[in-house]
Amino acid sequence: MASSALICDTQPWKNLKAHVEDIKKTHLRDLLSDTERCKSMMIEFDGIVLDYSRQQATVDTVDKLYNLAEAVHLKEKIHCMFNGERINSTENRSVLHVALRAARNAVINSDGKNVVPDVWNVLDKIKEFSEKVRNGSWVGATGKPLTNVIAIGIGGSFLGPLFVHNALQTDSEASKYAEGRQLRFLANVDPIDVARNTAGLSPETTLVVVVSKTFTTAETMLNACTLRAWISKELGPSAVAKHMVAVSTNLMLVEKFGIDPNNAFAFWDWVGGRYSVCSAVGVLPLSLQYGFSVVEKFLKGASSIDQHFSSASFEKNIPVLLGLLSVWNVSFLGYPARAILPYSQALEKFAPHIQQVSMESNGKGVSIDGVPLPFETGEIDFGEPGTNGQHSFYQLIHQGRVIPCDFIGVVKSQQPVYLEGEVVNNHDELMSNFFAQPDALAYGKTAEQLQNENVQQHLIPHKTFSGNRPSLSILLSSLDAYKIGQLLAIYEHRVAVQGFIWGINSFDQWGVELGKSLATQVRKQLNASRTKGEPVEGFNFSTTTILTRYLEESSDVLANPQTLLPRI
Ligand SMILES: O=P(O)(O)OC[C@H]1O[C@H](O)[C@H](O)[C@@H](O)[C@@H]1O
Repeated sequence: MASSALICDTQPWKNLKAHVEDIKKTHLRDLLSDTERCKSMMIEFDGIVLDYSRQQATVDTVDKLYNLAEAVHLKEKIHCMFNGERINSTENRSVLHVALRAARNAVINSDGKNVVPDVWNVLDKIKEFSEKVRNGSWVGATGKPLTNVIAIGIGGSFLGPLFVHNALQTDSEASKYAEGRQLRFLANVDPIDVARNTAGLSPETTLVVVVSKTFTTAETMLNACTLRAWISKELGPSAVAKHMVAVSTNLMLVEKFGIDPNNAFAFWDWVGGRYSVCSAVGVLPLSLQYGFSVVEKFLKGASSIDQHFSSASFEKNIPVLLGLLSVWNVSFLGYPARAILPYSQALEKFAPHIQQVSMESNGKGVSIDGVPLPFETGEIDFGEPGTNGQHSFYQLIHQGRVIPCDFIGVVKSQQPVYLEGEVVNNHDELMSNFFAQPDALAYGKTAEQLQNENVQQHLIPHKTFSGNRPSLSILLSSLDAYKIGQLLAIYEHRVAVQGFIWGINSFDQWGVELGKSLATQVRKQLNASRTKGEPVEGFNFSTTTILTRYLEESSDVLANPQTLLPRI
């Protein structure tokens, strides 16, 4: 396939389009009765089982998807990514988040330079710094140990670290290392988020980590200024040096902000924001909370999947299969959404993180060469841990729209509990649902079954489940730092596979720019109206009216703020 050709013009794509009719004729109920088929749709790697037998797919479908992968030279594309080629062409950057978790002796080149030693220099620096903070040899301005960390950052500089922190919180090993420490995340520019994240903390015992790839993101910079003022109000401006550190690719701006570059932890432009949790973005706050050794295990887990992804054949390759199946669901079966449903409360923030990784990567309208796409890319990702979601939005998934689901389960709970006298423990209870839901979706319940159960006639339509609703199940042997790293990398690479197949650039995000520049215009107007009383001008009727009302009604609140921080 020539680089500028669209995937939808290839024969493998057309073959899959033609194949849809065949698949729609077969109910999942029948597909699941074919044991040989099901056997071939269950693969395993390093403590992770993937069962995709509840996809609306046959062995033939999967073969056709492999042909699609061949048509886009998927193997070569993966190879180019791992070899530091500038596959993010609109930003002229390589995409090397895999280098962030490579072994110390690995060689991964970007522009002819091995980047792994730079990665490990920063990791070593994080290890040293986090140990000093944790063992009390780095103390605050008044000599007190810094037991609390507030990580300021948004988007990719927030969601990944938050997910991993949440997942580690109840891991028995990681939580031991976190005793007596707190890690909080300040993302939103909303002053409420500042209030909530500083509540109960004293600047004396708090270390603030400003995390921003660009060090220009408006929300993060304002929050950084606010917390700098919070520290300096109580401890004086000189305390900032002991209480604020930074993670960024832009060390010049870090210094300009007033943070000593020695206390800055670098990463590089070949790390996309949403792919940055394995850089200092995640490694620093997480090492401060759990110690570097725990975070190293997380990196090793991600690296195990990197090796699997780059070397396993497509038939055994978990991220490749997941990516191909998502393309099948979106582009051929026409399902626009995907639910991510971990049956583990520790994975509470997994769906929000993957939502960004996936939707910011693959929600694109043109090919990598700028050609408008005649098909949709990306999907609407959302999710909640089971069983909570079952009592919320599953109704729609069972009887309303068809939404392919990812069920993620864990064999060994992080926190097993057993009620005396009960045979089924609490984790078994949770997992009963993990096993039941995919079958409920696949098989449904027919009117005939309901009649046999003597259900009242008028209720039969309401109690009928059409079934034939696709899902896949991922079973993890446990949920420790290593497994969390694996899970992260599986989803990162799945998203890349989808982008490679669709022929888009999954590594840029121009779609977030327009709103940002319009906000600048509004900010200017607010400033002019508040300081010089200038009327609202240059906006449409709707914005002018509502903005004017906002200015009028907020003037008294702003005249008497709850907290006034010094400008420093
Ligand atoms: O890390 P930063 O430069 O502060 O960027 C934070 C976030 O903001 C941007 O708008 C992008 O949409 C995200 O991909 C990015 O992660």
